[in-house]
Amino acid sequence: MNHPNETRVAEQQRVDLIREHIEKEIISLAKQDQKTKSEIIALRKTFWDDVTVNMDNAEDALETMFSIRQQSELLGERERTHGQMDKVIRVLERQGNSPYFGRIDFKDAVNGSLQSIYLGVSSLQDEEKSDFLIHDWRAPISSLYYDFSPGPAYYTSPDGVTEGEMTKKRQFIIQSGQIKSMFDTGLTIGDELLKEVLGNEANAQMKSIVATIQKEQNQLIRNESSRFLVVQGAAGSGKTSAALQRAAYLLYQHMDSLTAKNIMLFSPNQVFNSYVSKVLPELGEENIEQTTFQQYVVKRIGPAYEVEDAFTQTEKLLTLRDEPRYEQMVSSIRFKSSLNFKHVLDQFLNRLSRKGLIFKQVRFRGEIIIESSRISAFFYSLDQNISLTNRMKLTAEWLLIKLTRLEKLERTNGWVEDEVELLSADAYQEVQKQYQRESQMEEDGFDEASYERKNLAKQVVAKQFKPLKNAVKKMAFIHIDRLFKNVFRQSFEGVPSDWEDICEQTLEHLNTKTLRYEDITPYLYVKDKLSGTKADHLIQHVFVDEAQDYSPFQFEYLKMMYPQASMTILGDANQAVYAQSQHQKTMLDPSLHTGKQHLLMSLSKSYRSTKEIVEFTKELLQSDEIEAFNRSGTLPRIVEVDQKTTVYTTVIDESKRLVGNGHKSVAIITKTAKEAAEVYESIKETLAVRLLTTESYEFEKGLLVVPSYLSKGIEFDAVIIPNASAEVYKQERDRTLLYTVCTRAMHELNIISFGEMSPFLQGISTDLFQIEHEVK
Ligand SMILES: Nc1ncnc2c1ncn2[C@@H]1O[C@H](COP(=O)(O)OP(=O)(O)OP(=O)(O)O)[C@@H](O)[C@H]1O
Repeated sequence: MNHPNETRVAEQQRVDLIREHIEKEIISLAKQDQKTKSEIIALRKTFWDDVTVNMDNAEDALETMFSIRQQSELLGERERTHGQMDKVIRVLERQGNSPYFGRIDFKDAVNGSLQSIYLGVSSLQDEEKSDFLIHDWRAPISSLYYDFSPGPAYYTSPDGVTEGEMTKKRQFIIQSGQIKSMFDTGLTIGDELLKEVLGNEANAQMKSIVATIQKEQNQLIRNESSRFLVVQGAAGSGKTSAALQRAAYLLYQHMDSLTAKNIMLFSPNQVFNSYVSKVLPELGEENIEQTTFQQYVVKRIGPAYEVEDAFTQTEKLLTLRDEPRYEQMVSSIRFKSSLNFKHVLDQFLNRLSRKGLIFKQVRFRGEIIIESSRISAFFYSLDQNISLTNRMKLTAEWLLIKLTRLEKLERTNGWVEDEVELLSADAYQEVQKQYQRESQMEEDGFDEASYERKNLAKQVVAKQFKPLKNAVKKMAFIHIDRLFKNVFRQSFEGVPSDWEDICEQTLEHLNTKTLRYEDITPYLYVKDKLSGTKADHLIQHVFVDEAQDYSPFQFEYLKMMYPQASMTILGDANQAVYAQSQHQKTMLDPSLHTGKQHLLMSLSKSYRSTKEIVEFTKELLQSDEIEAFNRSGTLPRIVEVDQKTTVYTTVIDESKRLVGNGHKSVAIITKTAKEAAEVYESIKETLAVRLLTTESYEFEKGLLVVPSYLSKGIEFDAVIIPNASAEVYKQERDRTLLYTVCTRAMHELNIISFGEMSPFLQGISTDLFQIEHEVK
C-alpha cells in the first residue's frame, strides 16, 4: 500500500530523531570508552609498580601472589568493560544505519492503551531508560508482528497472555538512515518485501531473515515446549535460516544462563560452516560452536585409525553402482546404521559383562609389570550387578593403586641410580632447596645426601610412571580394537542373513586400521560404553542440520554424548543422498519421535527458488506437499546432446549465457567428485572456473564446479547439471539426489543430458520446462 507523503515524512522524522539519539549515545559511550582505554594503558604500564614482590619466605610469596592477582583482576575488569562498550558502540552504529524494519500498533484489550512498537535487530531505550524506542525482534511483544495480520491478536509473555487488536502493521527498508521503502501489510509479512529479498542475487554467505520471518518459521524459532524439536522441511523452506534465528532467540531468552559456547551446530560440511558464519554476528550474537559429524568423530578416535568420511563412502558407492558387490555393501551400511545393530552391540556388551573382555599387558621399560589376565581376574571378581562401566572405573582405580605401589618399589632399582646421575643441575638445585625448607622444620634435621638421593630417585621414577598412569586414567588398558573386532566373530539375535559376509568384510578393513564411515558410530559406542562416555555436559542445545544424513544409531549416540541438551533437528527426507539414509529410517523419522519430549513440525513452503523451479522439482519428486512462493522466473531448460564432447561445449555455452544474464554465482553440479574433476579439466582452459572439493573451506561468488554432496545446504543464482541422462540418474535412489541438486538454484536451472534424459525428468509435464536438442 502506498503512503501519503505526510505519513512517510513523519516516519522519516522519527528515524531522524532515533539517529540523533543514537549519535548522542555513541558520543557519550565513546568518551567513557576512551577513559577506560586510558585506564587500561596506565594499568598495564604501572602493573609491576603497584605489585609488592617479595619471595623471601612462604608468607611473603603468598602476599605477592595476592597482590598480582588483585592487580590483574582490576585490569581484567577494565578490559571486559572496554570489550562490552566496544560491542554496544558497534550495535549502535548498525542501528544508526537501519534502526528497525517493522512497526505494529497494538491496542490492549484490558486497559485500552494504544502502543506503537518498532521492531529491530536489537532494542533501544530512551534517555530515561523508561521506554523502548525500538523493541528487539525476540521480545515477547514482537511475536505479534510475525504471527498476526491486522485484527484481533495476542502475545504471550512471562506475565501471561495479553489480548488486544493490531491496528497497523508496517514494514520498512531503511538504509543509511533513509527510508527506502515502506508499506502496510496484510495477511502475510510483506509478500512484496519478501519477493524483493528473494529476488536478490545469491550471496557467498547466508543472511539473517528477521525482517521477513514467516508465521510457521516463527513458531519453530520460538518453540520451547519440547526437548526434541524435529522439523521436516522442503528444500529452501528456510530450515537453516530458522535454525540460526532460533539460536539467536534462545541466546536472548536465556541470556543469564546460556552463551554461544553452550550451543552446538552439527552441519553438513566445511563450506557450509563458512556459508552460515555471518548470520549470528549480523544479529549481534557470537557464533555458536560448529562442527561436522566427521570432525567430531575424528577428534574422538584420534590417529589410531584411518577414518573414512561420508563423502568418500558416497563417492565409492556412486561409482560402484553397477558392480555385483554394490548391493551387499549398501545392505551392510544400512544394517550398521540401524538401531538393530545397536541392539547387537548391546548383546555383545552384555556378554562382555560376564566374560570375554580383553585387556592390555601393562609394561614398564619393556617388562610386563601387570599381566592382562590379572586385570581380567580383578574385573570379573567385582559384583556383576555393578554396571560394566562402573566396574571398569573400579578396575582403573585398582590399577592406579597397584602402579603407585610398583612405582615405590622401583625406586631402589639399579637403572634409577644411573638416571639420577644424568639429571640436570637444576633438578639437583631444586631438591637442595626443598631439603633446606623441610630440614628447617625438623628439629633433628636429616641426612642431606640420603634425602637428595631418595628424592631424585622418586623424581626419576615418577616421570617414567606418569605416562602409564595417564594411560590408565584414559582407560587405554582396555583392548578396544581387539574387542571391536570380536563383534564380527560372533553371532547374535537379529542379524541379517548376510551377517557372515558383513563380518568378513568388516574384519578385512579393521585389520588394515581403517574405520569405514558406517563403523565409526558403532566403534565409538562400544568404546564409550566400556570406558565411560565422554559426555559433554557444557552443551545445552544441539542443532542438527541436514538431519536426513544421520542414522537412528547416530541419533542415539548424539543423545548419549549430550545428555543435558535439548535438540533442534532439521532436515528433508527427500534430500537423503547418503547410502545409510536413502529409503531408510533416518534421525528425522517420526517413529523415533513419539514421546512427550518430542514435537514434530513441518515447513512446506519453498522460498529459495522461483515458482517455475519449484513446480519442476516438485514433479521430479512426485510430491504434492511442496508449495512454491510466488516469485516468477524463466522455465528450467533441458538441453539434450548426442555426443560426449558436446556436453562440455554446452556446459561452456550455458555458463557464458548465465553469467551474461547477470548471475554472480553459477554452479555446475555433478553427481560425483570424479565427474566434477572431469568437467573442471575440460572447461578450465576456456572459463574462469573453480573446483570445490572436500578440502575446500569456503566458496566465493563466480563459476564453480561442485560435486552433489558438497552443494548440500547451499544455494546459487543459477545451476547447471552437466549430465542428467538416464545413464547417470537411473535408479530410484537417484531421484532424491537429482532433486537435491536441482533445488540449489534460486533463479535459473539448466540441465544437460547426454543421450536419453533421466526417467525422473521424463516424468515431468512438458509445460514445466523448455527443451532443446543440440545436434552437432
Ligand atoms: N522468511 C524468509 N525471509 C527471507 N528469506 C527467506 C525466508 N525463509 C527462507 N528464506 C531464504 O530462502 C533460502 C533458503 O533458505 P534455507 O537455506 O534456510 O532453507 P533450507 O530449508 O535449509 O534449504 P535446504 O534444505 O534446501 O538446504 C535462503 O536464501 C533464505 O535466506
